[in-house]
Amino acid sequence: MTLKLQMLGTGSAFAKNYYNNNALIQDENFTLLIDCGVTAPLALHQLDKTFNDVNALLITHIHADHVGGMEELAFMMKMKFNRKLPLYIAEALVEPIWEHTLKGGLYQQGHISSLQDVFDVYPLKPGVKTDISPGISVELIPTQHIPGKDSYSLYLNDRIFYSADMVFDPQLLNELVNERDCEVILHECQLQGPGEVHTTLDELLSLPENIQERTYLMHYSDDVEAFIGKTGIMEFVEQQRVYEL
Ligand SMILES: O=c1ccn([C@@H]2O[C@@H]3COP(=O)(O)O[C@H]3[C@H]2O)c(=O)[nH]1
Ligand SMILES: [Zn+2]
Ligand SMILES: [Zn+2]
Repeated sequence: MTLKLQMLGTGSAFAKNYYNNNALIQDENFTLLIDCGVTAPLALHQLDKTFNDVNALLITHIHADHVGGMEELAFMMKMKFNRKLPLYIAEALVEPIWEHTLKGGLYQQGHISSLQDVFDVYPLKPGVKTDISPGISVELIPTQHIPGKDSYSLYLNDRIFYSADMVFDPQLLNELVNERDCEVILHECQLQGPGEVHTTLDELLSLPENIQERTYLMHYSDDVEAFIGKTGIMEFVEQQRVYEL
């Protein structure tokens, strides 16, 4: 079964010409939002959508370009749409996302005192495949990003790899393609400078051709146009465009 992918944004954390790297994944009757950054409410609005058009939220890690829109989402769902959205998130992030990110804005005495008061929380175990809808499954793959910060890339429907922010991991990409029949790789891409906490374009260009041919680049900076034609056989994902995967 094919899935539809529409990126709300394809920008890096500090991009200004592109919205945050957040995605809508759709099967026939279900829309999953992957990450909900600061720009997600406006990016959805630009597509004539609201959070009420989303059936569930899946979070990769706690950085503002991935979770900064969750306070607005939670308030909108509670106050305007009167329902809780299912939230799929690694079990290790359940407590930190409430205590360190959301509690300050969402807490209301007698009304909201936990993550479960505003979301239907589904804690995910890394390495365990979970059905989110009849047509969408996810397995979390822990990947390295910032030392001491848990970050999880996604393996969707046993065939689509969606990188969280991560440092280059060629061994993982090799294993996914050559041993797990991965068909599509949506990978974050830092265009310039040393990777440090991200994967660089130069690193991705060092991958074997059979990996590059299925790799699409996202989470890029505002200078992306200078790199068109310099990505080998890999293509940039365009925000708002609908792709069939
Ligand atoms: O050790 C660090 C920590 C952070 N940063 C920047 O902060 C950003 C946070 O969001 P991001 O993960 O999309 O991208 C990160 C980088 O741009 C960095 O360059 N080095
Ligand atoms: Zn990011
Ligand atoms: Zn990050």
